[in-house]
Amino acid sequence: MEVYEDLLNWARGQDIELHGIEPRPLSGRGIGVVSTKSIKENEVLLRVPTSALRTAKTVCKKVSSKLPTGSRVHGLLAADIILNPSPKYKQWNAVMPSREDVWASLPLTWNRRLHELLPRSARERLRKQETKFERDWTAIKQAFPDSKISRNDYLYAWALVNTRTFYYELNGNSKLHKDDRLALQPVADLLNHHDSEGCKVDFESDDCTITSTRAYAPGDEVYICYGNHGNDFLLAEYGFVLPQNRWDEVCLDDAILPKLSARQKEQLDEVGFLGNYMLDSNGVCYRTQVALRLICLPLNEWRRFVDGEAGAGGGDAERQQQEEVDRKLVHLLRKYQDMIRNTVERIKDSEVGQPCQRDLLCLRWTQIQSLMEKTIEKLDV
Ligand SMILES: C[S@@+](CC[C@H](N)C(=O)[O-])C[C@H]1O[C@@H](n2cnc3c(N)ncnc32)[C@H](O)[C@@H]1O
Repeated sequence: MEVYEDLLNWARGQDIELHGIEPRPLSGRGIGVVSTKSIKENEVLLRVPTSALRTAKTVCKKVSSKLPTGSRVHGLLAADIILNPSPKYKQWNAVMPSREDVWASLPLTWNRRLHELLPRSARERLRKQETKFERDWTAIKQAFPDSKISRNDYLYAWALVNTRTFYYELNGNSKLHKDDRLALQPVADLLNHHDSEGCKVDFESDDCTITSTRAYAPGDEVYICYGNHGNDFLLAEYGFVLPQNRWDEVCLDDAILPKLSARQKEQLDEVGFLGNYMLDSNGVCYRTQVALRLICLPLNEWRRFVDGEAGAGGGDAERQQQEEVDRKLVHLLRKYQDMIRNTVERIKDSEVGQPCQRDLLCLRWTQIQSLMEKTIEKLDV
């Protein structure tokens, strides 16, 4: 297709090298990168010179000079995209997802009534994003009071930066705030995410290289890994979930916190174990074990567990306590599953937002249900 050819011609002009890969539209994933030949492990597939990156340093002076000193690079890059539509980036911009695509998938752009129907971890991430976005948008309005840029124009650019920047660590930028070591990277920003078979990404002072970590047959999709993220994170930050995700986890706070008295919450807070109760494919985390023990064991037994003394006596007593804790967990998970079923019904009955947004929400809740079901089966109490 013409846009891809234009992008590749433009990329060559920027000294970007592609070896045995090309961008291609892929069902349900926008554009992705596929191999055009057999590739072996440890081959450099893409080289992007540092000069082709968009960073805080490349933001047009007319834009950056008006924004407060100390503005974060995320806000600056978004401002540059929307306020400095330089022809320099025409071919790159032409392959960015459309506003409709971004609006369909990214919760930050959804109707707020749908936000309430997100799982807790995704909702909490979203709150943080909203705070950052509002801070950046306020700065733009103040710096460019006469600009015709609307909130949604800026939100679109901000969302592109959110979903497409690379985090990079170099000697030259080690003094920068962690949030400012971000760069937009042409062609590399077309690589989709995989939880376990991503290519190696290396930033050096001259370039960034993407190297295969396994063999590929022609036509295989080539991925990178955006990080060890669960699906709530991916949903909130990138607008998609993986069908299988080894890093997936569920926050059980909505199942456990309501079962704690005010006094029990204080006690957990005193020892640093209030909230953030997580479940993954290996079971519940230690924090959850602590909270469940407070609910179902005598206080002195709970204290022994928190102080690391439980187990000294060993044997049957320990096993019985663990069984009691597991029974409690299964009971709470079942109750939480009922709540989830209600949430899914509410989403299905709702006409808020777009059908694809509601489908994505339902899919996520279904994944959570199945992770909990597997845990219940494993506990077998
Ligand atoms: C860095 S871009 C990757 C290129 C993107 N697919 C495009 O069309 O430009 C990140 C976005 O790609 C999509 N994406 C990445 N990995 C995905 C995956 N495994 N499944 C579905 N969508 C994915 C999400 O929309 C995400 O916000």
